[in-house]
Amino acid sequence: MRPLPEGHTPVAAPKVGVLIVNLGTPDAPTPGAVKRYLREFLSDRRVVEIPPIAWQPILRGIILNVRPRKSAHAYAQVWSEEGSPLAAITARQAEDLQARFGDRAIVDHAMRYGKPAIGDRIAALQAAGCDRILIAPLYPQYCAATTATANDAAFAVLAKMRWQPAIRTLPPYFDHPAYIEALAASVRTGLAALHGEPDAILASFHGMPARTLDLGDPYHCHCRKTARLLGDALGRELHVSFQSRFGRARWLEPSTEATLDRLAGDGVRRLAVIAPGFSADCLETLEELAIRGRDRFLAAGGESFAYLPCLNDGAPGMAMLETLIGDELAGWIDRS
Ligand SMILES: C=CC1=C(C)c2cc3[nH]c(cc4nc(cc5[nH]c(cc1n2)c(C)c5CCC(=O)O)C(CCC(=O)O)=C4C)c(C)c3C=C
Ligand SMILES: [Fe+2]
Ligand SMILES: [Fe+2]
Repeated sequence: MRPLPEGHTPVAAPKVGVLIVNLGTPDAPTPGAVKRYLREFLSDRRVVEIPPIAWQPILRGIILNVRPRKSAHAYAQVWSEEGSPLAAITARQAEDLQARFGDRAIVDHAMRYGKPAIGDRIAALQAAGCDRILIAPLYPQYCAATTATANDAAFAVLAKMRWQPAIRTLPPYFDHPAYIEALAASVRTGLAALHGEPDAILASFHGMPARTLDLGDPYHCHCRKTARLLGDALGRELHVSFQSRFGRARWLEPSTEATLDRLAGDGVRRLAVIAPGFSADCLETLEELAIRGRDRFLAAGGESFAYLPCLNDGAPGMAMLETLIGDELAGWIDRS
């Protein structure tokens, strides 16, 4: 290498970190662990937009005394030897990405609520020498209650640093061709494994309070656009619904429960259900859709119900994340 002019010291090559972030999950399928998780999650003002003076008494006085037992029972039904499915799959996604990026980036994972904490993992990336970090919330559809709060948590950590790393955040990818194609490939594989074509496919997205749409959150539009593009790619219309209703406020319509009843009532006998808004299978897909959704559809007159898994750490989804993250690291890493 050509010697540097006098007075200049060589600068170490920049190290790039990638932190994939998902929602978080309890440490154990027990009422105590679920209570700790729900206390943190449901105290987030991005999630419940009621002033704390009104909300905290309801949360602490009612919800945290009733819900943990019920939710722990639900978690117990999907818990695996590796722990919570969401935690296990997110860890595997980070490992797979690390193998794909090799020594061009250090890939880690964190959870918005619980562990591994975003602050701890940013500190670990810095300790490993990363002075450029991509925060990648794995939510295809932007929502203030998910994407924004994950970024907020990262920025809150940075706000306390004297020497910050440079930061980029992964934009939502609800209409990215690589995402739509990965979903289409994974749905085609799922359908091919069934005995015969389903009469209908339902795309169930996590719900949100309806007022967030009026307030300008693009989540609803992002979900509808993903479903339209995926339907185009598959060459068939998808039904769309919103699941996981929480609380008494009006939520996005139509609800998944009502849609399962309606489809069965309209004569759909064989149904396939997908959850394109979840980058990893979790309580909401494995228990709410694959167990309770199935029971509901069959009770309403349906004959067969197939839940097709999320992209998880399968090849189509991981190749898609490699593309999206690689594009976002432009100028930071060598892509040749
Ligand atoms: C994928 C996007 C998600 C949005 C949008 C979202 C909004 C949202 N969620 C709640 C309340 C709960 N969600 C719960 C679980 C849960 N939610 C998401 C994703 C989104 N949530 C995931 C991936 C999970 C599963 C976590 C896991 O451990 O597997 C729960 C906890 C479970 C339960 O007790 O039912 C609650 C509560 C609100 C209020 C909200 C928006 C305002
Ligand atoms: Fe949720
Ligand atoms: Fe749920």
